[in-house]
Amino acid sequence: MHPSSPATRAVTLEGVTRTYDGEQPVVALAGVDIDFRRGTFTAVMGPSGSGKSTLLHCAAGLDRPTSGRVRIGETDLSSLSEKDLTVLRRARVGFVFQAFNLVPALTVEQNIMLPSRLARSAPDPRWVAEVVERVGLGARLSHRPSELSGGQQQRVAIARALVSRPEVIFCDEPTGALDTQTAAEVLTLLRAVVDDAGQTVIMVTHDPVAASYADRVVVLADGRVVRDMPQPGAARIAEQLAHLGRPSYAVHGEG
Ligand SMILES: Nc1ncnc2c1ncn2[C@@H]1O[C@H](COP(=O)(O)OP(=O)(O)OP(=O)(O)O)[C@@H](O)[C@H]1O
Repeated sequence: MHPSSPATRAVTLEGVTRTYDGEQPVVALAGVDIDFRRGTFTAVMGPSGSGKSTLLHCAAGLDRPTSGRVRIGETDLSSLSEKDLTVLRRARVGFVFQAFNLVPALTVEQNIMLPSRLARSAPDPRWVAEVVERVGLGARLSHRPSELSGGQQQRVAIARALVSRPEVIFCDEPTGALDTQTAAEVLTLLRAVVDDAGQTVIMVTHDPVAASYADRVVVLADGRVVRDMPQPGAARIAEQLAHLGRPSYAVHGEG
């Protein structure tokens, strides 16, 4: 990877540690230095407990590091109050989770528009129409989430994340609840929002096939980055993860 200039960095972590106090203190992140360039799709992988979710939460301003610095664009998150952090998350960051996190009582359209309503912003209607078109939900706008398939619900969540034109979209196991075919559709959509809309996507996943849609695969172990691979392909990802002592990462359906 070429070092990126500040202007091209969507997210930067410098010396980020996160420890949890308690009877047995846990070091979830043990000094992570990494940056994510604008317009790229990165998969974050690693064994259970290696710090993936903690990394995502610190990078997205959902959690504060114990030490070190996180920047979204040029903004140092440690300089922000809780209130300003909330404003930043609403305006500049999008989230897609395994469980979709849609509001059951709201229609598809209302769910998509909810973050803008909370941020009291009015997105350009042409952009909203384009997002709806891009995720293929034009005919479903008045439906409730319970009337949609899992893949359609995840597409609503992606549209909801896109509508405020966030600088970066964080995804935590976005295909974890989907079958293989539906997962492929959702990953193709994420790939397209990076390629066509220049979005930045950072996705935690356990699945080497999902990670193979990314431009870059970063592997964590014990709170540190232990691999950083450009476009490795599912077989190489599975091989590298197996080296970390997790043979259960075998890629199904690949020779
Ligand atoms: N609130 C907490 N209190 C104490 N320890 C925590 C807390 N949250 C996470 N941890 C610990 O921090 C470490 C990293 O957790 P994290 O959830 O980031 O891992 P992960 O790689 O996302 O795991 P998984 O793949 O199982 O979701 C783990 O050892 C976990 O037990």
